[in-house]
Amino acid sequence: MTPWAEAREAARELGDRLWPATGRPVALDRAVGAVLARDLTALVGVPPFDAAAMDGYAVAGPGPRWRVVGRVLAGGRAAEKTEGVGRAERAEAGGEGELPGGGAGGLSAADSGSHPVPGLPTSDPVPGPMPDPVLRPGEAVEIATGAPVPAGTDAVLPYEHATAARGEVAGEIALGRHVRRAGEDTAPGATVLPAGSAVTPAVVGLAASLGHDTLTVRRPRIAALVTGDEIAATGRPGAGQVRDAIGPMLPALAASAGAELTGLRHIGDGFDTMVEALASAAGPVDVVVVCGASSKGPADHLRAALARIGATVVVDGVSCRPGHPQLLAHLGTPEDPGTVVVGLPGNPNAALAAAVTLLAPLLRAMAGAPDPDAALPPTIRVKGAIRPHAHDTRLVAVRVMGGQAEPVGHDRPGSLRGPALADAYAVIPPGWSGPYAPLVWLPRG
Ligand SMILES: Nc1nc2c(c(=O)[nH]1)N[C@H]1C(S)=C(S)[C@@H](COP(=O)(O)OP(=O)(O)OC[C@H]3O[C@@H](n4cnc5c(N)ncnc54)[C@H](O)[C@@H]3O)O[C@H]1N2
Ligand code: MOO
Repeated sequence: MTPWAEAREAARELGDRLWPATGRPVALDRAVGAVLARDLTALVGVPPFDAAAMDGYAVAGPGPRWRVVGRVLAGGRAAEKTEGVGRAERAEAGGEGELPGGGAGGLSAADSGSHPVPGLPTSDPVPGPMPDPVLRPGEAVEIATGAPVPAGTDAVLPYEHATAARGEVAGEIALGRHVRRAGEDTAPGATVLPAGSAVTPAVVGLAASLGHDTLTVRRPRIAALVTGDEIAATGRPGAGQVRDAIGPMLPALAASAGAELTGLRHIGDGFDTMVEALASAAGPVDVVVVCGASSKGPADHLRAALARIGATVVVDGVSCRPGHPQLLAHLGTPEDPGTVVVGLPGNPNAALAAAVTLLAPLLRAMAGAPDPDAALPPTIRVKGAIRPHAHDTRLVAVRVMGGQAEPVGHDRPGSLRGPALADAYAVIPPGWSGPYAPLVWLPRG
């Protein structure tokens, strides 16, 4: 029997050794909350091309007047100017007036003399990337924020600072102003976040802007075997049957520790069944959770089956109540531990206690997930009388209110009623005389 705190430490230590195996690509919308297994690098630069930062005119040459020769929309849609010189002329009351800088005037919108930029289409807007137009000194194209600026662009003149009329636009520019240069925020190939970073919504958005569809995150995969001839998977249990109360907890228990339950199988009692189920579950996952069969009864084959398949048992029972028959083993070598097996006792509250003791610390270490208990004070006052166990740590379901913990009762090994009412387990060491004890939060999902 391993002491409770030591057992948790052993689980964490094993998880730390195993995490490199847990990196896997996950779709962006499922990656939030996980931790990056690899550095995040830019598949494309940001911006990916030279782009306008303002709606207005891309201009070539110092100005202060330019001939408007076309229009470019975001996405590279290029449109020949078909009416007037664009929005500035329509928006500005003075659009009909003389252009600053001694505008020539005289040209009507219809005969503005605009000519196609080389490569720019001359008919209606066409979809697709802009076919590499070049702006010559003295020319301008009307441009939308985010649209690729033509080669030769010296600046973008925002509508607000432009006066446009008769096919021309005028204004003051500073060289390079309002043009976002390709890669000026992030160069292609740059590392933008190190492995170990938490994936937040902003990280997911950033990854998308860098061209990623998936992120490689630390997300251990778990398969569960729920054992027992008497266990009913659904509905009201029949005579002599017990409804499975552990399987339904496992997806959330896994997720709250940064892992994913990928399969759950109900199996009957039987040594051969256990050996076959362990061997076939282990292949594709990082962790196999076995519920029940952990004790000393005639149908409790977990330890014998592990011995048969050559597993190494790391924690063989934990001196805590409930949950003492729980177990931690692995199927590989000390250098390469391979798939881990966690045995949760069949009594549901014992299974939950074991999940908090061995499973969650193991998974959090594998997933790089934070320990929710880290923010707790070292101990908290426990109200009421609790009888300590003679030699085991007791895990007592408590509600936490006003900085104190109050036992909720109903927390026998076979009952989840207490934990369902509770926020945490108070960790009561053998020989405890109160009133202060550490807490461990119950997973909340
Ligand atoms: N001679 C001894 N007997 C037992 C000991 C012991 O030290 N010596 N320990 C007891 C403790 S403590 C626990 S906890 C249980 C652990 O038993 P197992 O892990 O072998 O589980 P089972 O025997 O299959 O079942 C025990 C109990 O739990 C019910 N059960 C099982 N699975 C589920 C499930 N998925 N959902 C709901 N209930 C479940 C099962 O019907 C039994 O009532 O061993 C004690 N015995
Ligand atoms: O300790 Mo068992 O694990 O209490 O029901």
